[in-house]
Order: sequence, then C-alpha cells, then structure tokens
Amino acid sequence: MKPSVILYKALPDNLYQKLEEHFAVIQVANLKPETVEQHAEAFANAQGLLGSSETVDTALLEKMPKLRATSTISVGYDNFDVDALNARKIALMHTPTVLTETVADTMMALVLSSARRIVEVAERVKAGEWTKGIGPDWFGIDVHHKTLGIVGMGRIGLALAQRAHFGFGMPVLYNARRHHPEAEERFNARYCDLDTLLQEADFVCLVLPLTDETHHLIGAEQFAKMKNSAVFINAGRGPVVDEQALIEALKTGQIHAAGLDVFEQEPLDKDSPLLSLPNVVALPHIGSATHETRYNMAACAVDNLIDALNGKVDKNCVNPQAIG
Ligand SMILES: NC(=O)C1=CN([C@@H]2O[C@H](COP(=O)(O)OP(=O)(O)OC[C@H]3O[C@@H](n4cnc5c(N)ncnc54)[C@H](OP(=O)(O)O)[C@@H]3O)[C@@H](O)[C@H]2O)C=CC1
Ligand SMILES: O=CC(=O)O
Repeated sequence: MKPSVILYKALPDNLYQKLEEHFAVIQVANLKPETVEQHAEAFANAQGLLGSSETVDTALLEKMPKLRATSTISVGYDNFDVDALNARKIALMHTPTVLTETVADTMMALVLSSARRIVEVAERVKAGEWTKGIGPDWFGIDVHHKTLGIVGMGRIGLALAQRAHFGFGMPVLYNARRHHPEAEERFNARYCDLDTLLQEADFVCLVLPLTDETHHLIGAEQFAKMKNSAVFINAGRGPVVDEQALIEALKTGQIHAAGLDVFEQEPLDKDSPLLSLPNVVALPHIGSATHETRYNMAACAVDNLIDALNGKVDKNCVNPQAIG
C-alpha cells in the first residue's frame, strides 16, 4: 500500500499526478484545527505533509502520530517547530536555490522603486497629475554607485550582491554570522559589524531568516544609526524588524524610504500607517512569486517529499542530523 500524505496547497496537475504515483494523497484546505478535526483519520494515518505557510507545531504533530516527513514549498521554515520535529525524527524538507535569483530580483526591484519613487509617481500619472514638465518634487535619488549593505549574506544575499556589484557598480557591505569569502572575492564585498553597516550603507537590505536571534534585530536603536538618506529594504521576514520603530523612523525622517516585501503580520492590516506613507513601497510577500519559480518550488517540494519518505535526506533537508 502506498504511504498516505496530506497536501495543504494546490499543485499544478502534473505535479499532483506525480505525487499520486507515489502516495495516497489527501488534499485539505489548510492546517487549521477544525480542518484537522474534520479529516482526523487522514491526519492520524499520514506519513507525509506537503504545503506552505501554515503553522506546524506540537498541537498538529500530536494529531499525526505516523508522520515521517514534512515538505514546505518555501526556503524559510520559521513556521515549523523544528525541535518538536527533531524529537520525533521527522524530516523537514525545504526549497532553497530554486528561488534565489527571483527573490534577489525582487529585492533589486524594491531598491529601485523605493529610490526612484516608481510606484508613487506612476500613481500620480494615473491620477492625471502629469499636466506639465515635472519638477524636483517628482525626483528620486540615484541607486548606481551608492553603497549597498546586505544583512544576511546567504544564497539570496549573494545573488543580490552580484546584481549590485556588476549591474549597478555599487560598493557592497555585508553582515552575517560568518565571513563569506565568495562574496568578498567575486563582488568585492566588505564584511562589517552590523553597526558599521547601518552607519555606512545608503541601502540597508535585510534578507535574514526569522529566529530567536533575529527577532526585532532592527529597532529604534538601529534606525537611529542609519543615515537620514538611507533606504531600508526588508525581504526576509517581517518580525526581524520592530515595525513600530520603522514607522517612526519613516515618519520623522530618521530614514528616507523603505521597500518592504514582508511584515510583522501578513496580510498587512489595511489600516497600517505604512500604507499611508508616500515613502514606502509595500509588496504582498511576492519575493518568489513568478510563474516559473513558484512551479519550480512546488516541483522541488514534491521531489523532496518523495526523497524523504524513501529515506533520502542528503539534499534540501533542514534537519538531517535529527533523522539519524
Ligand atoms: N520575501 C520572500 O518571498 C522570501 C523571503 N525569504 C527569506 O529569506 C531568508 C534567507 O534565505 P536564503 O538566503 O536562502 O537563506 P540562507 O540560509 O542561505 O542565508 C541566511 C543568511 O542569514 C544569516 N544569518 C542568520 N542568522 C543571523 C544572525 N543572527 N545575524 C546575522 N546573520 C544571520 C546567515 O549567516 P551565516 O551565513 O553566517 O550563517 C546567512 O548568511 C529565508 O530564511 C526567508 O526567511 C526567502 C525566500 C523568499
Ligand atoms: O518567503 C518565502 C520563502 O520561500 O521562505
């Protein structure tokens, strides 16, 4: 008999069929307690779990005593209780690499649109305000040859550094837990401590995972260290930034502008002050959201689940050491 798996995200037909060739698939809408209750037997028997964004915690794991592998259609996995998975020797698979270039493109789009006020001035054109030659109140600031600071020099940070260095002639500063010789050799990136990066960068770009260490890593104290002309970009996770402090920094002119793909609470509340600030570009967490990349992520996640339930965790596994 094929092992059964719970699927909590829609898949393209061909990927769904591939999953069905290997497993008995039970598709559900989400992982909310009422859904789990409604499909209690399916959850109790499932050996695999595939989807994205929903919380996978001890309460859910208790309902899934046979679970052996989880596969998330994302690179970030802060919505998983990894300790609880480790304690049960459940594999956690994710989708690094396939989305790296697309997310770096999104970050560069945030850099450009925040600096050049692309969204704001395009809205003004649509509103019929372009009635004569434009003046300085429509101008932005230069991107090329300014200093770009990257906090989190992982896969995506490296791809952003490549764009900034070769595409825009930008000196690159970076901070991470360790030095990255590849970034230094290929993109002339300079390692610095966080304070130095905040003080020197014209563009401060965050692409960090959310962990206990990174939660609210950037708050009032850090914004106070940035240049008044600094543009702040966050495409990692919202709670890495104290959003109230960010709003204050933008309102008071402590920093110049922000480009944000992620927020403390998603979807962003329609009454968030961020939405009424003209110097904010707010995106709905679209870092990897292209047809090609989302397909590749789903395909990777399907393959990951097949691999993991066959005991193969040498690639794309977050916790191979816990599986034993
Ligand atoms: N907006 C979106 O749609 C997307 C958002 N993301 C987010 O981006 C994150 C990064 O992805 P990716 O580049 O693939 O991940 P990587 O694991 O390759 O890189 C993470 C980087 O963060 C650094 N880091 C971790 N903790 C700290 C810390 N406490 N202080 C300083 N640096 C730290 C790591 O440092 P070191 O190298 O020293 O270990 C590493 O350089 C994901 O975890 C996800 O949250 C990802 C994809 C899409
Ligand atoms: O936020 C997206 C991810 O893949 O992580």
